[in-house]
Amino acid sequence: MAPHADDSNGRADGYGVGVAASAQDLFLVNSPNVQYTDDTIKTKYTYRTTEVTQNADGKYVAAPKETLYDFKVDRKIPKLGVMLVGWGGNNGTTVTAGIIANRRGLVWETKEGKRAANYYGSVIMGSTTKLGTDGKTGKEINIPFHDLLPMVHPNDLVIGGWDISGMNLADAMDRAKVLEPSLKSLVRKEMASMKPLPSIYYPDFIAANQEERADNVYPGTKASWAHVEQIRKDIQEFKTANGLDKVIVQWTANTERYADILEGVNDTADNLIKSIETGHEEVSPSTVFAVACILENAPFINGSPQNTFVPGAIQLAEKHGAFLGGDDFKSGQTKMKSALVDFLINAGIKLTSIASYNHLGNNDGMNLSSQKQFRSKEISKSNVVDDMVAANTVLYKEGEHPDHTVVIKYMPAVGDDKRALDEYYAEIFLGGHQTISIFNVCEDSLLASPLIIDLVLVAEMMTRIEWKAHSTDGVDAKYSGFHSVLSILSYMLKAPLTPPGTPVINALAKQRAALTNIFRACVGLEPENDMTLEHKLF
Ligand SMILES: NC(=O)c1ccc[n+]([C@@H]2O[C@H](COP(=O)([O-])OP(=O)(O)OC[C@H]3O[C@@H](n4cnc5c(N)ncnc54)[C@H](O)[C@@H]3O)[C@@H](O)[C@H]2O)c1
Ligand SMILES: O=P([O-])([O-])O[C@@H]1[C@@H](O)[C@H](O)[C@@H](O)[C@H](O)[C@@H]1O
Repeated sequence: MAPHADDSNGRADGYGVGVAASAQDLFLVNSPNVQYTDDTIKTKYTYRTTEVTQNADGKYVAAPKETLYDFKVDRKIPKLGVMLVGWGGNNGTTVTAGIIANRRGLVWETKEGKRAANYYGSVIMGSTTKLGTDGKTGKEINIPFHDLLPMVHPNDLVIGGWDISGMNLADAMDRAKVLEPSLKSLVRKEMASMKPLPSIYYPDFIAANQEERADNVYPGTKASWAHVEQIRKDIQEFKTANGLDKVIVQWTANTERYADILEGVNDTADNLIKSIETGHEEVSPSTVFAVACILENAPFINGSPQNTFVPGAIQLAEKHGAFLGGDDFKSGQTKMKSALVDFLINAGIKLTSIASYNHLGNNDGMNLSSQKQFRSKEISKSNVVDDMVAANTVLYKEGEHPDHTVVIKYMPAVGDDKRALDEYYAEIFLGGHQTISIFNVCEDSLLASPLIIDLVLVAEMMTRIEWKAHSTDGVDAKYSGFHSVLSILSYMLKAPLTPPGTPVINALAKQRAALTNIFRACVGLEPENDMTLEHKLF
């Protein structure tokens, strides 16, 4: 740890002006509510909200509410491993090549000239966040999002994983047809040395057209406890072999059909375990992976739309204090939708119809050409507007919502360069209409790969953040982690998983604000509110 100045004015509790900070920190917070030590950042945080009640006349009564929390951040950046389920797929090979290219600072030729490795499309590595305003000039000071908290750098990630296809990562990268040959040639040798572990394959859960690639599978075509134990062993061995402190597992394998939620089968943790032990047909490979990760205390993130996290899986995670995140990377068409619909509805424009077409020609598209797998995707792509519509009772009556259709067509010719065609149709002033038509060529894997990185970095950061209610009576409560379901990951996901009974927020701006302001709270900073009164009241 770099030497640091510690001028905390010798306060007994260590909180105070001018604090110990390490050279790695881009900034330090000068506050009586923030304490830096070599290992932790501790903050006393006042969470300010507005509580609304209704009086006898039915009138809303809004009252400011303050809740005091203590946050503690572990500053020690771990050696982190990422294990991808579906490692040999388009996303898996692309994100692996991307991290190698960034780690080695690669530059390669393209028809438009030289290109250098970057992390564009990653909110953590490619965007900035407002720290505050310059005390003298009033100028906004923005810092790289990655510097808000002591986060892992993606260049340091150790990558591994599983695939039902045994192809090495170099050949799988060729099969994916995502990257320029000039870049592939620079990473080929390293990628060729990478081979996915065998995986569990239950044919009924993914399209039959995937069978031909399933040459790297563990025995058994339905759930078994041996599968759970095998996956746990794989994680343990990966961790030991690479000298890792932690492992995060992410599903970027094919979209599965939905599993039926059945009482006595997957409705509780105990029933789910029993169902796996007895080989129940309704337990999917992704749920088996989730159970193994929960028991191994490896955060598990679902990048696909299926309902991996059946109630029993969530209950098991809560029981073990393990972290889950999902569902379905929000990469192109839906990310645009969650921003555009937020803008239109919050501008008082009455959206009445959304038509979303997808033409894609990659293996994902081939899997989604099967109705049951498409249905999983249709659900995650369709529900993304619900919260924004429900919040605007001026435009929409109870239960009223825009027509919304989602079509996905497998068009092999376009490969990974998915075409997203959208039409937004809205009512405007005095019976007018607005029609917005978008043609969006999304290079699917180049848009999804940075999200895989963001999900890993944020999920890992959350394993180093603890909280407790601030005690005012001297009785010190114990620190604990955030709820097992990491809804803070919502910005990267189409169908955000939230703790049972809590609301789902899909509006992109709100999701980013939640991520930003929770991280700000962990270093004792107020939420960003953009009021800039300092520029209005003078
Ligand atoms: N923009 C995007 O690419 C994007 C956005 C959102 C969601 N997704 C989802 O991410 C997933 C991966 O997308 P992709 O384009 O990489 O697909 P892909 O088909 O190229 O890769 C999926 C990989 O998973 C493997 N696989 C299937 N079942 C498996 C199992 N049980 N265990 C281990 N491996 C298994 C397949 O062999 C394949 O290599 C899909 O479910 C897709 O819907 C992708
Ligand atoms: O671009 P987006 O809507 O976020 O998400 C994509 C879909 O449009 C596409 O149909 C599907 O193949 C990809 O897996 C991804 O889900």
